[in-house]
Amino acid sequence: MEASTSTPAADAGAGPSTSGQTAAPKPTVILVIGMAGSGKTTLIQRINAHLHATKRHGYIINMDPAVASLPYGANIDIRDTVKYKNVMKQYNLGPNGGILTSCNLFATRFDQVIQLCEKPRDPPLEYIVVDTPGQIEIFTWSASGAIVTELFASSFPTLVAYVVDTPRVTNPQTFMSNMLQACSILYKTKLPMLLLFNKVDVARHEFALDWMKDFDAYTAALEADSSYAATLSRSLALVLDSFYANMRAVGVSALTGEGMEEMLAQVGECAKEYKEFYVPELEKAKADKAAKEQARQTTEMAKLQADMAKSQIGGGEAEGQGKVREAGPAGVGAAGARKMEVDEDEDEDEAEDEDDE
Ligand SMILES: Nc1nc2c(ncn2[C@@H]2O[C@H](COP(=O)(O)OP(=O)(O)OP(=O)(O)O)[C@@H](O)[C@H]2O)c(=O)[nH]1
Repeated sequence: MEASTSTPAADAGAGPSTSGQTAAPKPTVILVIGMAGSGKTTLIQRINAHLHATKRHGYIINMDPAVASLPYGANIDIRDTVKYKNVMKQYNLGPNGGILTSCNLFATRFDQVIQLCEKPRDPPLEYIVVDTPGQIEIFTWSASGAIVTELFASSFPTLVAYVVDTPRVTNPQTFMSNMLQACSILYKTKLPMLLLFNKVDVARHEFALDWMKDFDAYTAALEADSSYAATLSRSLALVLDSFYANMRAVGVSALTGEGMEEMLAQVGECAKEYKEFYVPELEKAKADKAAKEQARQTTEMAKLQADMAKSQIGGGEAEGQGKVREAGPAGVGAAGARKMEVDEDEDEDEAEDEDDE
């Protein structure tokens, strides 16, 4: 299929430049997150191939330091910056500690990654796709994951694509643990989320959509199971009702390429949602931070004045304390003002010399 180069996702990030001209649309960042083996890396390979085939411009970043080989050519690869095995040896860490520390080390340089992503290109990038470590918690519940997510989200329209291994979640309890994971990531990042039910070539995903829409359908699937875990899953399904309500979900197959266009259309919708909801939140957070800083400065100043009043320094003008004056007349710099002072002093000296004579 031939696709136009302007997509909803790309348009969502467009904005006026400081020069008044319309700036190039910003690419949409897709953070691909999912449990180990859900098919993240294979899916990114498929997305990459699909973008090439449809003449869209993508940029791929690998954030998994422990992956042995990649089936796609990454534009930025964490393994070029941090050698995970060396980190393990150097800090005497196990595999997970090694991955976590490597991600943390990489996060300290992430401003450089953002700069590379922001570099103007012709034609401009439309998508930045980010592969994350297989151990989901290493990215989602670590300092580095938070830094990377926030840096992306404050620079580009960003969404989380949560990959689900569809054949594995046909078990209602496994489904529940996946949904809880996705839900916690949604509330932590507050970014738009897209559920990608992968491997639909093996098991169709419609049952999962049913479970999300219909509580009775989900409880019916659990009916035969009277274990404590099943009872818990039933109760949790009620709690997740509001999570399911506005969730976007697409069935895809990294193997056959099914669902790629629908996925990109939903990515576009997520980018719009980012603009509509996340950007105002971001602006509000910035304004709150500035207001807090202003309040802190005011309190500090009041405290300083109170301390000075207590020690009777602030009552009148202290010796050597004068009014704050602007240096020199307009157009005369500090050096000029200094020169004027020197000249005046010289004049005074000359007058004194004359008096002496
Ligand atoms: N049938 C089928 N197999 C798939 C699909 N996507 C991935 N796989 C297989 O699932 C296995 C895991 O895929 P990966 O892409 O390595 O999964 P991952 O989530 O990146 O794995 P980690 O990095 O270990 O978390 C591989 O054997 C893939 O070939 C799919 O759409 N259909």
